Amino acid sequence: MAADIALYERRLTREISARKQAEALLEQKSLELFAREAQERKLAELALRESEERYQLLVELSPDAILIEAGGRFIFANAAAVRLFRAQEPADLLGYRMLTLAAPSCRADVEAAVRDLVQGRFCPTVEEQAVRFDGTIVDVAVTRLAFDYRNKPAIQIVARDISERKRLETQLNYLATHDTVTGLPNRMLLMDRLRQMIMDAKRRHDQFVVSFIDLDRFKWVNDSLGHEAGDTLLKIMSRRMSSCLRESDTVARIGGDEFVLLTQDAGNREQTMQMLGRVMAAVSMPLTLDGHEVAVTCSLGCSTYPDDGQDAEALLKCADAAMYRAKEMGRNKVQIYDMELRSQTDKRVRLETDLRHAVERGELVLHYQPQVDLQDGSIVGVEALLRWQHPELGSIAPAGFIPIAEDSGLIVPIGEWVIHQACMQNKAWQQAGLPPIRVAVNLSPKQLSAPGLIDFIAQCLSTSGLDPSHLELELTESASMDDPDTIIPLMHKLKTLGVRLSIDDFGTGYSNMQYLKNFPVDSLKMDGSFVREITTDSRSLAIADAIVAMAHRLGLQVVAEMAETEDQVMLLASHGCDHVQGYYFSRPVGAAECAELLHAARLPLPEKRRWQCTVPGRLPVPSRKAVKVA
Ligand SMILES: Nc1nc2c(ncn2[C@@H]2O[C@H](COP(=O)(O)O[C@H]3[C@@H](O)[C@H](n4cnc5c(=O)[nH]c(N)nc54)O[C@@H]3COP(=O)(O)O)[C@@H](O)[C@H]2O)c(=O)[nH]1
Repeated sequence: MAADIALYERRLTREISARKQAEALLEQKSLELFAREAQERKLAELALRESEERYQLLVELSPDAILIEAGGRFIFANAAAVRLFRAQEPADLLGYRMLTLAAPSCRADVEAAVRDLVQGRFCPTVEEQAVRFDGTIVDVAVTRLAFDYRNKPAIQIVARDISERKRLETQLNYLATHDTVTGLPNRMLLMDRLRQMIMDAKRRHDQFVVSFIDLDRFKWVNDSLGHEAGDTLLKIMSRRMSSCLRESDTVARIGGDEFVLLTQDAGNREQTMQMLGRVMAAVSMPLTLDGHEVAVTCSLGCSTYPDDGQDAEALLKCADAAMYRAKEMGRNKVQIYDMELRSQTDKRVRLETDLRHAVERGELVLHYQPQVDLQDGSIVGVEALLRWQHPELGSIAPAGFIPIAEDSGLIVPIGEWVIHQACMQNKAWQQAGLPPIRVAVNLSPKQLSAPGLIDFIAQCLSTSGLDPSHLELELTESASMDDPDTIIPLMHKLKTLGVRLSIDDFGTGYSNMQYLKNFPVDSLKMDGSFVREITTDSRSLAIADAIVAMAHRLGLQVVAEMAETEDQVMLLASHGCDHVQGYYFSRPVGAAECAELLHAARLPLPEKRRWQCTVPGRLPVPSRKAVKVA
């Protein structure tokens, strides 16, 4: 029993000691935990304080205005807000309502945005206008966010000053929609207004007039008095036209010397005609430019909505067609779009539609006209001339469809077909054993500005296997001179392909000799108008003579076109012209017939070979008396 008690006491003592140890350990751990918690709390408080300070610093330093509205009043504003509203200090803004500082035109939107936020909806950033303390208006991009601020619902407003961006936008928009010389609306704004007028007129069952105006002697002013005088003239004309119209009407400048007027007609045709008469009279009043008295007239064509067209493009096309008719009638005229013009336009629209399918339907063919060397009658080349075999209208000459192809842009795919076909045909003649010659292809201005021309020609030469020196590209003189800064680099690129280049219709396009010197061309094609008169008009002969002399001095060959008679050919030869093309030798013929001519290799020269060459490369010039050939 005593042993049991002793055992029990020992166990109790052990247990008490263990418990004490446990309690001591627990206390120690509790103390450690408490200390750690206290430390962590301290760190968290520190972090929070730091974060708040950081946030406050960010808000203070933010370049955007930051304001907090609670209970319908601003309770906080940062320094940027003070700057934005042109206040003195943040306190100036406190107490104001968001709505009070919004521009009147934006207040409804601000109210709607606040309602959305209160109902828990997200509000995207919006562009608004705010009123500054000095009463001026500022453009701002505003973001609003609902949050709890010191346990109260609040709205944080971040506003960025976008007035500089808006100013630039307005400036760019003005530049994109106005002509820089006259300040008038340009084509883009005109089309916008025209479409708007159509919508209004449709709704109100109204009509209005579109007038197309072309100044008759603008090119002359530009060429003879210079571009500055040309610009002054345009400014004066735009002011004169505007002064004849009402505020609500539009005068636009859509091209060099092309203006368009949009005027309400209200069914009173007589009034409209009187107004157009006033415009013409105002334009034709004499003016002084650079000390020269100048009188410029205009040709005016007009169309009416809704009779002549339902859309902007149709109305402009009709007015343009009428203007061309006015020009044909002798300038300084008004032409109203009428039934006759309508049937012409319809025909043109039909041709354009058919022309779109002409290549794929195989309706285009090339004819070839020989170019003959005047020394020995050999055929040195042929010019490829396009013909359209229309299924119903029969063969159409280029004059009947090239202008349509030009206007519609179809000239680019059609021209590509011509280049490809001419290369393939020339190579086929060579493979058939015919003497190698060059084939000349006409390039229109639109083709010259189309991207990918160089690559396309290179591809045609490689597909056909034609030596580049057997392809000649004819560029018209006017196209070359219109934009020489673009054309000269293009010509150089074409020359790197190894092809020949010639200037077509030479003598008609006001050549600038400075540019001509820099054109990397091989020959000049003397315009047919000189050739036609060479035997009857000594001035035409003088020009032909000068063209030949100048070309030779520049190391270029001369091809005279449209030579029809023996006398013309003889005279051209005696004046040193190198090659001649024209009905005298052959009309343009199909590929098979041309092969026969090439087979013969030479065409007979005129019998009377009075002009027989005595000096190689330069033929003797006859006396002026020989001009009137019997
Ligand atoms: N961009 C392209 N333009 C082309 C292409 N094919 C032709 N054209 C252009 O059309 C113009 C008219 O061509 P066409 O009706 O074929 O007239 C040519 C000859 O047939 C004609 N000619 C030739 N010899 C005489 C003649 O002795 N008398 C006379 N009255 N007419 C004659 O002259 C035209 C040749 O012109 P040119 O090109 O200036 O050498 C034509 O001018 C081309 O511009 C084409 O594929 N693409």
